[in-house]
Amino acid sequence: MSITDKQRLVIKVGSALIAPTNSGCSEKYLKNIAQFIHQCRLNDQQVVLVSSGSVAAGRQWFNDPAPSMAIKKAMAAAGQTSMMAMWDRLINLPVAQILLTHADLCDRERYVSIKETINSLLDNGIIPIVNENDTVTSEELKVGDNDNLAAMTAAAVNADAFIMCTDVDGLYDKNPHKFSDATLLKTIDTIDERIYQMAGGAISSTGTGGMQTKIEAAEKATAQGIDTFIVNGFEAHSFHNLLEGQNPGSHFIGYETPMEPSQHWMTHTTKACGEVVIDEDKTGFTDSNEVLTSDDIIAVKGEFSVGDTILLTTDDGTQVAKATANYSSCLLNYIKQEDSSDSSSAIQPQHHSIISKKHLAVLENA
Ligand SMILES: Nc1ncnc2c1ncn2[C@@H]1O[C@H](COP(=O)(O)OP(=O)(O)O)[C@@H](O)[C@H]1O
Ligand SMILES: N[C@@H](CCC(=O)OP(=O)(O)O)C(=O)O
Repeated sequence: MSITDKQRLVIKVGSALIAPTNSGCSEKYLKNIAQFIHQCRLNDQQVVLVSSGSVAAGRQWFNDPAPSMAIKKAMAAAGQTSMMAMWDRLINLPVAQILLTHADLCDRERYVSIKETINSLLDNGIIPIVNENDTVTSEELKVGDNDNLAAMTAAAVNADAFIMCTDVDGLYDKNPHKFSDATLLKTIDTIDERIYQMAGGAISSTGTGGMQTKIEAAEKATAQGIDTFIVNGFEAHSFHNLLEGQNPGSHFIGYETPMEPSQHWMTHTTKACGEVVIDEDKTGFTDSNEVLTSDDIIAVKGEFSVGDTILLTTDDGTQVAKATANYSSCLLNYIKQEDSSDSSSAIQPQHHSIISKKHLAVLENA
């Protein structure tokens, strides 16, 4: 399976390629990637770039060997502009900056807006350059690593191929930086526990997540039918091989029957803010016209608002589905405590569905 016949590509570039010395922004490896992007555009392919490296690029201006989270945010703010300036100069095509948080991607309205903006940029020959908005994110609001952020972006824009450029040739059966006998896996058609066990974390101080987050990202992208590659961004031949239709690293084959996009968004992008434990006898509601009402609730856990994603579970902990809440946790708790015969409340979800079925995602372990 080659990338040459793919219309829309998402390319993710890791920090080590932007800052090979751990600090500042270097064009050394970015030149090859910029040329590759340029060539893809000449071949009439559309490209979205997801670039890490703002923290590493900004580190040069801070005399701080062990930066706190607050200082890292400041590094990201300072480094983002020099990283963007570098791409702007090297790609030599119009570029646009898109900074996202997980909260943006989890909100359906903002998600659709992000999709539309990226589509408009691509339609006008502009290269969107995406990064996490590290300066404004907190633990709860961030994706935390650009591999998963890039996979969510690839799903949002319906990419045909997703390429993660990193500092090793691809996924090995064990970390090649620790084991000299590690073997490269060229093609992966199923991502299972065995694959996750091979993947370790990052060793370098610039990288986030290591292979672990790359496998998570590959799982997300392939579930939407997107062919995914991990390639060595240090090597010019990786990009020559890709342009010749070859696989220079590891290729994760996209699902033949991809998930429907809105179900994919609910499953792989949104984060559940709370949990509603429902009656075991009601789990069949997912494939029927039946609605879930407050009578079916056993417990409400966590705090959520109308429109937030919630997890539906049964008493034994089985995850049934992810869905959009039609009522807040506060109201559901209140209703649950009230005698169901007491109809004093103006809004009573006894007869109305407590969740919206529009973006409902049935979970596999149900
Ligand atoms: N099984 C494995 N195969 C390849 N690399 C691995 C594996 N397990 C852990 N790694 C580590 O993952 C690193 C790449 O991830 P990371 O440092 O986060 O890069 P990036 O900045 O490109 O996201 C490699 O340098 C390697 O140390
Ligand atoms: N958003 C951060 C990068 C986070 C990240 O995932 O880094 P990496 O593992 O190098 O892709 C930054 O711009 O520094």
